[in-house]
Amino acid sequence: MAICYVARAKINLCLDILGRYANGYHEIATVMQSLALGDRIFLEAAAGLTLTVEGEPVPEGEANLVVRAARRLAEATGYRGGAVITLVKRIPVAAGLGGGSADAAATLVGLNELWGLGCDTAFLAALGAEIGADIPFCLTGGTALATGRGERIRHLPALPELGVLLLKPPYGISTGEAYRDYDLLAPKWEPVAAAMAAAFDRGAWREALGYCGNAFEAVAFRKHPELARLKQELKEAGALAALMSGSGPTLYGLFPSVEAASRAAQVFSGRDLRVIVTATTAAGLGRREESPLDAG
Ligand SMILES: C[C@@](CO)(OP(=O)(O)O)[C@H](O)COP(=O)(O)OP(=O)(O)OC[C@H]1O[C@@H](n2ccc(N)nc2=O)[C@H](O)[C@@H]1O
Ligand SMILES: Nc1ncnc2c1ncn2[C@@H]1O[C@H](COP(=O)(O)OP(=O)(O)O)[C@@H](O)[C@H]1O
Repeated sequence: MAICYVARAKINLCLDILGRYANGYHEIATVMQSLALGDRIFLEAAAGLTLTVEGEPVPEGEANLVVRAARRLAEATGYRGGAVITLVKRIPVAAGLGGGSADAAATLVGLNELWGLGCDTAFLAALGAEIGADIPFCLTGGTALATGRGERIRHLPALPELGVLLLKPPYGISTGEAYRDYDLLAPKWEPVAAAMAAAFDRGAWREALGYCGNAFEAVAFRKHPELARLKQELKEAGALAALMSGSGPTLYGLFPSVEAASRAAQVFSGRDLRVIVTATTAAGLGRREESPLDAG
């Protein structure tokens, strides 16, 4: 019997780039928010480790973050068994939605349960951070301020459920390349994350959304001017806030309800875009009673 986890996508409600560490990584401050949209990961105990991917095309072998997370967990704990893993990939790839990090986090939590390892979240977060800076956030999800390389997490009072309209252009952006392009362009940036987090702390989420801003937008909008136009169209379609997520290129609009987001989605139909309607959620990594056949 396989166990199933939902690995949720994230958006960045704001993202400051504050500096650069000696190892080349960047110091950031970002408020991350989990979405209902998620991949499904099915795990079953086995002697060796195998991964099958359905849905969005991602590498199936050692390059997959699921396999990297599984190998690292086995190595760190000395566990000798394996697992048969099926990844049902729904989150667009290289989109700024953190799908690979979510899958890695779900793998760590799922295998910890399946293999009966008893590792705590802090241990899994430290392992995860070795693989990707966003993985510690994905272990718990919800609404959180992430600092350092993005691996230091402070949970914030949850954003209420809002409708989310995602617009994903027909190309991806590599995260590493986006940070390199940022260094070359070095746009002027006024940090917003601390103010946004303080507003969340006061329970003033509407005020918090007034601080939406992303340091990567200047870089991405210069390379892809149509992204700036799409952001403007999201605002004209009634979004409470519109922004690019992470290193891009996905743009999102936040709407008062899923119904309002669905209505706004009609404006963007028939174009060379992936249009996805989803919602913000306070739920973190979700354990589901589901078989691979249910996942669609
Ligand atoms: C930009 C953000 C915002 O949430 O997300 P995405 O847009 O990728 O979803 C994150 O910082 C992405 O974190 P993550 O996707 O885990 O990045 P990693 O795998 O750790 O790093 C990929 C590459 O990005 C660069 N990198 C990443 C994080 C960071 N704080 N500084 C960096 O310079 C490094 O060159 C690294 O080799
Ligand atoms: N399980 C996975 N899901 C998505 N991408 C993966 C996965 N494993 C490895 N990758 C690779 O990681 C890169 C970034 O993926 P992703 O996490 O979707 O980006 P982003 O953080 O920008 O949303 C892609 O080039 C992809 O090939």
